Amino acid sequence: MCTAATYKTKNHYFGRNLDYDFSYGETVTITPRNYPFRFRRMGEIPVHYALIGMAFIQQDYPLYYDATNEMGLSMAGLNFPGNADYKPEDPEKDNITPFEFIPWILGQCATVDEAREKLARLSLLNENFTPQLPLSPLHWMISDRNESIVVESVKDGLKIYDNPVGIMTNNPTFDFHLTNLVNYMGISREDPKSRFSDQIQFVPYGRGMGSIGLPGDLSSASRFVKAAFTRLNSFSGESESESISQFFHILASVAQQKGCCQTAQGFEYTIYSSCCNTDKGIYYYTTYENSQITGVDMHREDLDGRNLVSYPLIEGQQILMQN
Ligand SMILES: C[C@H](CCC(=O)NCCS(=O)(=O)O)[C@H]1CC[C@H]2[C@@H]3CC[C@@H]4C[C@H](O)CC[C@]4(C)[C@H]3C[C@H](O)[C@]12C
Repeated sequence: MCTAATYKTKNHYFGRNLDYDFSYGETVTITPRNYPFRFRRMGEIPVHYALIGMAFIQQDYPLYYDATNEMGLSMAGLNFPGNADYKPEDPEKDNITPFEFIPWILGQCATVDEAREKLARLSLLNENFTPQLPLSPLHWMISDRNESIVVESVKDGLKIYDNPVGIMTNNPTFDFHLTNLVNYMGISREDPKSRFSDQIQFVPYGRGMGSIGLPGDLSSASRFVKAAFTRLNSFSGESESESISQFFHILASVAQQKGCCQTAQGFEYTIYSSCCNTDKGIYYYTTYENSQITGVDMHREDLDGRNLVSYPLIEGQQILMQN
């Protein structure tokens, strides 16, 4: 399970929880402008926007899970098993494999509108990275500082949804989550006003009762609702510290603690949480065992370089002893 989110104060922020039962050994990865992006069917793009994000590097290729480019356009891939359907080569379309999708869009587009133009010609090609690394069933959120969309390649073709909520999780398809949200329209940040019946008087006995009914379970549908409520009601100062604190609290509202969700291989847990200041190109993260926020600033690297820059995650608690 995963959850992605956007947030805006003075700056714009984009990030996600990566929930899974094992880690591939991903690192914070910067792709500079002159690293040649080679596409399976679309040739080479020798010069492009620089990217920062979380990636698993294989054969000197950045397999991005989520990333932001130097123009502030961001994208995250989330699990979409059973619904993701990738296509054979289509001679009429730009054929891009799912693992090339983030480089293709973020390498060339500055805004969601520009991404929409690319998407109109796009087909997600059913071709593995290697036999050992087959395609993952994913769907994606793409955001700039003004809007978000969701891209789903399903049996029926490529679907693009506007995402007015700024949140994304996993299955089922995105339209379900928007409809499901309506079931929770009675929930409020304010004290509830009883509409139960005019024959009985109710007085709230404590705070937070306006949000009774907000789901707290770990399912994808419930995480969508919980994160949407938290994000849409979020209130914070404009400073970097207040903004990223609030962002990590939004993600924490749907984080997964080891032990609560069993899988075939172990337990699903929040491997990392990320928050990118998309205006400044700073990628912040925490890991399951490192609650200290660590940051990597793309502009401190040579963005005109040719080689990937990779920062291994700092894991394990960084405890500040006060005495
Ligand atoms: C597992 C993660 C999704 C977590 C999630 O949503 N868990 C919910 C489970 S559930 O839905 O609740 O059951 C996803 C998110 C991004 C993915 C990588 C994207 C690049 C690359 C693409 C290649 O093609 C295959 C390997 C590759 C490294 C991918 C591995 C893996 O697939 C990653 C990490």
